[in-house]
Amino acid sequence: MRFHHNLVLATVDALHNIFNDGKYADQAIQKILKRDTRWGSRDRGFIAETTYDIVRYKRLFASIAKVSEPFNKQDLWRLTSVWIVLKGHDLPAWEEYFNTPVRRIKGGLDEVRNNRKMRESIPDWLDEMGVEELGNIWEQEITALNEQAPVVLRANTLKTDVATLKEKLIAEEILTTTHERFPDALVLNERANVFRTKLFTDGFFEVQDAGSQLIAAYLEPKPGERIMDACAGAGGKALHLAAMMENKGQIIATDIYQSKLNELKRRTRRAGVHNVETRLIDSTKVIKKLQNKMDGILIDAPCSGLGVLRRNPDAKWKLQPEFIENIKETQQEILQSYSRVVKSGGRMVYATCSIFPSENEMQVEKFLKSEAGADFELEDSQTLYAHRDGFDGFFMARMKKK
Ligand SMILES: C[S@@+](CC[C@H](N)C(=O)[O-])C[C@H]1O[C@@H](n2cnc3c(N)ncnc32)[C@H](O)[C@@H]1O
Repeated sequence: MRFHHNLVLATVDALHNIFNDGKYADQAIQKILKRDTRWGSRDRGFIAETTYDIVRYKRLFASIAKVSEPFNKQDLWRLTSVWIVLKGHDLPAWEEYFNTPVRRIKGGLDEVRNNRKMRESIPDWLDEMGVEELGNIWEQEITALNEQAPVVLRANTLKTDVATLKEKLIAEEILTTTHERFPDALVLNERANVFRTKLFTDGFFEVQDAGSQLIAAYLEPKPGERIMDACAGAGGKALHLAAMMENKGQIIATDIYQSKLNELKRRTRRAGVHNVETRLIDSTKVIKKLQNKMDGILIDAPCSGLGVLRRNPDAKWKLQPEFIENIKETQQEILQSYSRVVKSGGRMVYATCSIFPSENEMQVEKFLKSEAGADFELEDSQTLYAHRDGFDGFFMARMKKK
């Protein structure tokens, strides 16, 4: 493989912004990619994937490179040299790589093979929490969560169907595979920048993990119903709910951030969705007004995000145990307050993109035992694991109000 100095330099700069300035990896990468309009899709892919890989394996690579935080520019170049060597490539003859101990780097990986925290590059506290929460499966799950996530599309059934979309993508030289368990999903055979296609700008599909596509469906929304999407964010699931409801009925999408709801609105226009109304949660009034009014509610709760580490590897370094403890309290508060909007006979789905029982089953159990939960019964629940199901990790539970 031939390396280009300006692309590795861009990677080093992106890493500097992520590790030293605390920027989110996706934002830092987006910003760096704007640097040179002459970069083609391969160049962009190289910068993005190399940066993500080094973020993912920060602890491992830093230990092999014998550098520690805060990283200076030379340290960051050393991290890139470890990446190149461990990928099995020859180091280019650039001055930044003079005197790189190639054999020591190769041996460094062997030394840590039996040390999970190092090999999988995770903070000590997270490894301990993972074992406590998941026991034996933690090892397989964290390994799977370090793999690169596939790109998955969700056909927007308001405008097309999976088979037609698949054909249209072939015309754009984008080959995809269908998946029996995920009826609206198309998994890209090879990574491609699908956001640049006209099919995307015309709203024929959304980019959405396959596991995530099960969540809106789990609520079993029907055309004409009144559904609340309580933690709607930028609307990934709200758009799916609308498509399943064939644009009929009403979806009330709420969040505590207006900026996210604005993005949701923008996405509804592209997707041809007409039945979503956004409401900012700035007091308890919004929920009070909707008491006992909804046929169904989706609570896609804020969480640790550990199930989607493959897409956000920097979360490993940004997450703190205190944050996870606090978010669990928020999850229970959200369940307690939003469950009131469900009418008798209605459904509630509680979902997270976490794989930890303390954010999932245990929250549902606690809710069902509480006063607010006394009228609800659990219908079904399931966890998707990256190592078992091949996509992101998710949890979903469906409850019914008596
Ligand atoms: C997992 S994200 C939602 C993702 C979104 N449903 C999607 O499919 O794209 C959780 C969301 O909950 C929102 N949130 C946090 N606390 C909330 C609260 N008390 N009420 C409503 N939304 C809240 C966050 O701002 C965040 O957008």
